[in-house]
Amino acid sequence: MTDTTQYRFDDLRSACAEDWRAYIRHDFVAQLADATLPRASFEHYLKQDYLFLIHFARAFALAAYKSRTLADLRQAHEGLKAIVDLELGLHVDYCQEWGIREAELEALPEARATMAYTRYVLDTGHRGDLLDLHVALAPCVIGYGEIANWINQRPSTVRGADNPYDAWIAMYASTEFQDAMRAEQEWLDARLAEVTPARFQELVMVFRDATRLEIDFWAMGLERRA
Ligand SMILES: Cc1ncc(CO)c(N)n1
Repeated sequence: MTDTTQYRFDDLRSACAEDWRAYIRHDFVAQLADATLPRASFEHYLKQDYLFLIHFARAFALAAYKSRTLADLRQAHEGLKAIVDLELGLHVDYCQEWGIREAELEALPEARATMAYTRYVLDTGHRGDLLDLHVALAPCVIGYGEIANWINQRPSTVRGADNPYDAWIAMYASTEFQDAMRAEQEWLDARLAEVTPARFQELVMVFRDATRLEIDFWAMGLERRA
């Protein structure tokens, strides 16, 4: 029996094209790019994203635990370090610029959309293997890079000091983030090349669920849902 199907990350994205598009081009993103997003919506999003990032770091710790090879262990370790030492630090500083103090972040009640998304990723990782976990994380890592690129190629995007969200866009358009996005895509391409069609369909479900939970995260921010 020969099965020559070789899947790639692009196949996951195409299998969920409608949900993926709704996530990348969400109203929250378009309004952020046009500088019309209400500040209160952005602040609500920023606060919940602090909680998101803490669980995101835990997901990389779970990836370390799930690793079978030194290469995978190192990769999970690098991811965990990047979030704890870099991204969370930047996030706390950035929140400060928006008048949100660290003490307030620590005392935040978690919105249901934050809970749903982060716990879904962790549960998927516990239930499955390292590939399930990475597929559940792909909408975060790859999606935000793609969102920054989409924002930057829109003619109506407001740039520089006229857009209060300019630093946010710059962060996800940065070489560091774009490199992390490419590395994640390469890792997924290599692993997906080896899966069977039945396994690929399972992974499509995980990718679609995670993408839809990212959509809910934007809606939570936009509508300031608790
Ligand atoms: C909800 C969410 N998804 C993805 C990212 C990118 O790390 C983020 N900061 N927050």
